[in-house]
Amino acid sequence: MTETVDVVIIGAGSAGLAALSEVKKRTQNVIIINDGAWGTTCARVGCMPSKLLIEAANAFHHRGTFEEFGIQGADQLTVDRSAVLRRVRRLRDDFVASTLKATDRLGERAITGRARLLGPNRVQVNGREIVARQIIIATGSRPAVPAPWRALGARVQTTDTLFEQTTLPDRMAVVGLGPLGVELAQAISRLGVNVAAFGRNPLVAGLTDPDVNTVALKSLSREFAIHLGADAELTATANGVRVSAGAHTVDVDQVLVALGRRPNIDDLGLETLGVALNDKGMPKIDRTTLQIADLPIFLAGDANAERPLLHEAADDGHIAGINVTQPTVTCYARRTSLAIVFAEPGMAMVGSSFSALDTTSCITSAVDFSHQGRALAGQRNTGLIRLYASAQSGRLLGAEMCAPAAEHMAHLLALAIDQALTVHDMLRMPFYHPVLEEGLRNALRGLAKQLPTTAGFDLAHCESLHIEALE
Ligand SMILES: Cc1cc2nc3c(=O)[nH]c(=O)nc-3n(C[C@H](O)[C@H](O)[C@H](O)COP(=O)(O)OP(=O)(O)OC[C@H]3O[C@@H](n4cnc5c(N)ncnc54)[C@H](O)[C@@H]3O)c2cc1C
Ligand SMILES: NC(=O)c1ccc[n+]([C@@H]2O[C@H](COP(=O)([O-])OP(=O)(O)OC[C@H]3O[C@@H](n4cnc5c(N)ncnc54)[C@H](O)[C@@H]3O)[C@@H](O)[C@H]2O)c1
Repeated sequence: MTETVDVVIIGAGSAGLAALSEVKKRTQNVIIINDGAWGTTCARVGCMPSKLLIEAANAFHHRGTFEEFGIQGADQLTVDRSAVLRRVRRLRDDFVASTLKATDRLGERAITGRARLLGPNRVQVNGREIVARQIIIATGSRPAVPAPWRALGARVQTTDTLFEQTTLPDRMAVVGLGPLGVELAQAISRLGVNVAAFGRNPLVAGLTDPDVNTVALKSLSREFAIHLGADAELTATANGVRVSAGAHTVDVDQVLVALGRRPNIDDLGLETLGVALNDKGMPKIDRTTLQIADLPIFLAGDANAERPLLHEAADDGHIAGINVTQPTVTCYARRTSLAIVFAEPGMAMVGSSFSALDTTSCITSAVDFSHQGRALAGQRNTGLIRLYASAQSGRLLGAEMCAPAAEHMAHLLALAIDQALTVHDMLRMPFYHPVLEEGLRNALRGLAKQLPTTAGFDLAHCESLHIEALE
């Protein structure tokens, strides 16, 4: 006999768990199905283990600044890569355990198995059929690995396997220099691995502003070799892998493949829904509701490939979770776009990217951190922030950066853009001294100079003193 439930959630990642939290406020008649290990991509193999590795790598790398500060003996320091990975897994396990609490009391309502749709209200799992009034698909994404590369076995790593290794080899290639490739290439290089990185695109880390990209590349290539502009090819050697791209060939022990992630929508039965699918098998969704057409089905998180980031996946889950339990579907405004790459200097994109700007109606300004007072004090004086604003309204539109404290600058700018602040509004705010944000203020002043003076009393038009020690 087939059972009927109010809601089936397919996928127990960040989106699925956020959806579950909303659904449970309104009905307990819910089933959540997860294929493979529970614990979410973020906590198990994504955001959290990668940041644990990066923190260790940065701590070791900073020994290079000690002598300049007057601290001796840094050349005696060594890193134990096995110990680094053991700590990554120990803390990772705690993060995973914290996510399991969300489902551990569900009993039979939490099913381990691969779900497949049989139609708009029908789900099959482990040979059992469930009829659902509403369905949320939150199946996430997986690393893209070209089929022939899989034959290279453990010589080819992805983020699904990297953190499980007992140690890191001495020579690694990183193929793909999006956010993930950049973060991990720098981290493993800082842990003493000889890294060669390969990217197809001349722009790295998801950046679209060529000036910021130039600064990022200059900074990263001081630490490891970067080869851009050609697709990498891999062939097995006696002890490892040969990576060839254009004129460059490198022999390494292992390759970390970071070519992007594919949404887990294949083999899901989306063709049974009777809606058009694009050439990637993806149905059209409304990003403000997450609904597929007018069906009782919602597609949330990385699975919809819209903005594959943790905070967006969680928002998607909340929206879908609320919408499946209400009589009518509600549209939700989405947040200002924000993406951060945890390299040093940090890289970030906020609001409109450079590539999406209408250059005929916007003004731009930049600040270089080479001589910024506080950055110099901390030996962090590398970086560039580029700001974009509307020439007509003076509203801040977006920013891209490769700069010290980028993760914090980016949040500040995201708050400003979200609140529709103008450049003058921002320059009315206090800036303490000496802080890195004084650099940001100089970029805002550069925009203010290009805008008409505002009426009334304010300090928005005060200019830089051009004295390093004072700003
Ligand atoms: C190395 C790395 C670092 C990252 N760093 C950051 C970061 O710093 N900041 C940030 O914002 N984002 C980061 N991300 C992205 C972020 O982790 C993802 O956007 C987020 O985890 C997606 O959550 P989700 O719920 O959509 O998918 P997931 O957490 O992947 O959950 C999907 C679940 O569905 C299951 N599933 C799949 N198919 C089926 C099926 N047919 N039936 C049942 N279950 C199924 C999967 O097994 C999985 O458990 C990173 C990602 C990676 C890989
Ligand atoms: N800090 C963060 O917020 C963070 C960190 C990591 C990942 N993520 C998320 O995870 C997702 C996946 O990240 P990603 O960096 O793996 O994917 P991505 O799609 O952003 O980047 C993949 C890169 O690989 C390159 N590439 C593709 N095929 C290639 C080939 N054959 N040879 C050389 N280069 C090739 C592409 O040009 C691209 O630059 C991103 O969409 C991002 O949102 C976020």
